[in-house]
Amino acid sequence: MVSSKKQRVLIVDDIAENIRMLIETLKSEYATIPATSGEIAIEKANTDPLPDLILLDILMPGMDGYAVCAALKANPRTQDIPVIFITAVSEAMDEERAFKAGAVDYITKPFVPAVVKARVQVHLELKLKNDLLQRLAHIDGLTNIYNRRKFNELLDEEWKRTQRSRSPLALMMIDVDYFKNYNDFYGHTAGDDCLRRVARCLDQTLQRPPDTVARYGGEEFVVIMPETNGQGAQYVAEMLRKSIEELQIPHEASCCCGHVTISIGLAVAIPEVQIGTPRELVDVADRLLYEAKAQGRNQLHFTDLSKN
Ligand SMILES: Nc1nc2c(ncn2[C@@H]2O[C@H](COP(=O)(O)OP(=O)(O)OP(=O)(O)O)[C@@H](O)[C@H]2O)c(=O)[nH]1
Repeated sequence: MVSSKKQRVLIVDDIAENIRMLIETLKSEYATIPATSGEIAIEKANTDPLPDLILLDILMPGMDGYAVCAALKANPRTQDIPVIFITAVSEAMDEERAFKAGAVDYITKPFVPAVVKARVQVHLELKLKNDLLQRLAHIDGLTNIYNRRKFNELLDEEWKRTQRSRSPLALMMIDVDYFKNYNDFYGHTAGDDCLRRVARCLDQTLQRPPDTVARYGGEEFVVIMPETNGQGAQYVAEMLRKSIEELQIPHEASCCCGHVTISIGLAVAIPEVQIGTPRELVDVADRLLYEAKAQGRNQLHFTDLSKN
């Protein structure tokens, strides 16, 4: 999947002829994106999808290459994009400064196309491998959604962001009802299949890009919804519960329904105002999930601390 798309190379140079030559050299194998100034480069580096590599001229009017590189490295979204500096041999190249700024390599002008291509290829192959490692570290192997490690990272990021903006953060703990009975009745392979369907359904039902579902462990899932008030979060939680019911996955061994259902604990709070740590928010949602289970399952239990 990753390799079927052309990798994207952002080429930054204030001289159009240099950009043209680099595009000519690379366009048969890579998607190229031109930028004629440091300011434009920062903008184009932050698009979706992100570039896989940046060729960055050092000497440019306005923001020079070092300043652009520093800005890219300061932004969590763009900090992992490899940067190769481009410099004329006549300009005294400060190699140490280039690597300290975060570059992975540098190329001197005038270009030798075969060398440019070879260096770009090496760094793009490394990038593919790094992306794959990142993916393996963050994606749950069974369900293909984020795993608990990634969830913890996202929760910490969103916690800080919503704390700064003083906006509510909603967190749901979700658990499949009577799932032990499901495994016992239908077998573990069918159980795995059921978890995959539940995960896909939760993921597809969430509409807003920052809303994220992850597998918390076993048959337990977690959803974070930044900048979402109690009413909105309650609406989404109810939609998730219904969407799982509507899958109508038969569950003859369930003690509450003839099909697979979920219970949800939902907590909404403004970080640091009503709740002191991300862990506490998880604990509140977990207690509510426990209540939902105790009171019959296939239901949502909810608290909006941001209203207090
Ligand atoms: N098939 C499959 N089963 C799993 C996986 N992870 C956890 N389970 C099973 O999920 C079941 C969870 O059971 P319990 O924690 O007792 O909860 P429950 O049966 O869902 O009951 P309630 O949560 O109270 O409704 C256990 O039987 C685990 O073995 C998995 O990856 N695949």
